[in-house]
Amino acid sequence: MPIRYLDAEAVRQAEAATGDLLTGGTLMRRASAGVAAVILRELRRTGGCYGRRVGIVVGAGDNGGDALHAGAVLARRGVACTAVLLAPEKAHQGGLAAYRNAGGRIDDALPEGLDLVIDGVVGIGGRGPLRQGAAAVFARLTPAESGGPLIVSVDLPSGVDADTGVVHDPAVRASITVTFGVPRNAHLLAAPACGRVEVVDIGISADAVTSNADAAPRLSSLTDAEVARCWPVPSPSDDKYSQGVVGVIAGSARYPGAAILATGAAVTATSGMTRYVGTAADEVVSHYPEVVAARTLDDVGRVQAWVVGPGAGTDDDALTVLRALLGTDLPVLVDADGLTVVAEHPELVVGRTAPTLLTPHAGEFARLAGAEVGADRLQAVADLATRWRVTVLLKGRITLVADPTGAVLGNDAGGSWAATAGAGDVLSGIAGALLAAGLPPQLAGAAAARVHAHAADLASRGAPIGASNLLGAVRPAIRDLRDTLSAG
Ligand SMILES: NC(=O)C1=CN([C@@H]2O[C@H](COP(=O)(O)OP(=O)(O)OC[C@H]3O[C@@H](n4cnc5c(N)ncnc54)[C@H](O)[C@@H]3O)[C@@H](O)[C@H]2O)[C@@H](O)CC1
Ligand SMILES: Nc1ncnc2c1ncn2[C@@H]1O[C@H](COP(=O)(O)OP(=O)(O)O)[C@@H](O)[C@H]1O
Ligand SMILES: [K+]
Repeated sequence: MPIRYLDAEAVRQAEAATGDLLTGGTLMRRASAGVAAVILRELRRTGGCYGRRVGIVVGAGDNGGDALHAGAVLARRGVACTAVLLAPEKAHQGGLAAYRNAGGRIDDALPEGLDLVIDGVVGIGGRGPLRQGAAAVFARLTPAESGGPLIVSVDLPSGVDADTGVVHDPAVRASITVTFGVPRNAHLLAAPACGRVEVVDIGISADAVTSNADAAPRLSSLTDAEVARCWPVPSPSDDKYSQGVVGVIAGSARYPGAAILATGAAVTATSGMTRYVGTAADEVVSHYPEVVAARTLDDVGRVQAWVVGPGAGTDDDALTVLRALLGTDLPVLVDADGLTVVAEHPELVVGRTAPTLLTPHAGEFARLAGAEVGADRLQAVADLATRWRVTVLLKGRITLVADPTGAVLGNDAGGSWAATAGAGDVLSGIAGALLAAGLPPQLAGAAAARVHAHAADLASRGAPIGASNLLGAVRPAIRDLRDTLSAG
């Protein structure tokens, strides 16, 4: 099963469905015990618990209650805790009593030399940026990467919107985020602000969420094993045609790079056959002799899916080619220049019944949708996919792939070295090869994004890369993912 993420409203439904567990305070006890357990593990890993110094920043709601209860557990273990109450009169009463009874200190400011700070300012009830009091406390801390305390956020880094993942300014930047039962949208959409996300079981389930399922975009992500399992593998009876032939229309004699990258990625991503059509045929074949190349659509053999657009131009010829391909009942992936043409002629794709995957970056998305992506990327991509009834993959650090029903698969690249010219051409080649192998467009896009991101990571190892380095690491990236199957 893909990992499901919930918005705040759905989290509250899932909590309410537990009845007495919520009203009797059991959920909060479990949640705070989970926060304390993660922190104790972290302190032990870095030298032990006794006498270590922990600061707690406490807001006005239940998020602050979680933090105070967790502080009580830590104080009982001999951790020296100091809490700052941002709104003393509204601080969670039960949490405060437990914390005081355990010997926890309260002060107006955090002391120097802390090992760790708990961010209990706001959770799913938070709106907008950190308010002044909280902002001032966090502004005084040395960042963890410069030797300052580790920051552990309760449920969410405060100042990050639970539903949209918008990172307001200012917001907390967490080293670790401990959440409860089911991850929230922000844990994927704002992954870089959350640090490592630990999900603590408190006895709630996403299955309890029923209403608003159609109103809000539904966000999930694939596990590595799911990506590995869907990757096409030739069977004993397969031949070069039976696995699905992908056709690539990209680049030009003058600009052959996009053609070489997209075609090379298609060659690398799956077994079988890759065809190329266009004026960069000679350059493509000199890089990849296994590609069967033609100069025009009339001369090309059959394919099971098309990739069209990277560096392919936006003139009348490009329009003619797109019209011809999108008029077939074959799966088609449209990228880059192809998207610019489609933005002028949406009728080419809107409501197309054959599998259709559009892969815009933010600028291309704005051209297609007629408006900027804006802060709520999840809603924006789901809106375009449902409006046009096609699958839309919005690129970036967090890739979002929306299907025509508004369900979205997200992928956090885990790093940003892939933000380099030509990386998108590689992505379209991988995803197109998966379409030709018969994967539905949303799965093809999300699985391609996962392998693409891992390839960037493997190629980079902390240093800049070009798109051809990324392409060179696609094969080891697939191998790593497939290895998780035999390891598990
Ligand atoms: N209800 C329950 O039994 C459970 C709740 N849990 C915790 O409760 C949290 C939700 O608690 P609440 O609904 O009380 O909401 P929060 O504690 O997340 O935030 C609401 C409070 O923060 C204030 N606030 C909102 N935006 C702010 C901002 N930008 N700056 C400063 N203050 C701001 C509000 O005025 C309100 O007082 C979850 O995130 C989780 O940590 C967990 O203990 C699990 C169980
Ligand atoms: N900040 C980022 N972090 C991680 N990956 C990114 C980031 N920005 C872009 N990418 C990825 O790099 C690729 C860039 O594609 P694109 O913008 O089409 O570039 P090009 O047209 O030069 O190939 C996409 O796969 C995208 O998801
Ligand atoms: K928080």
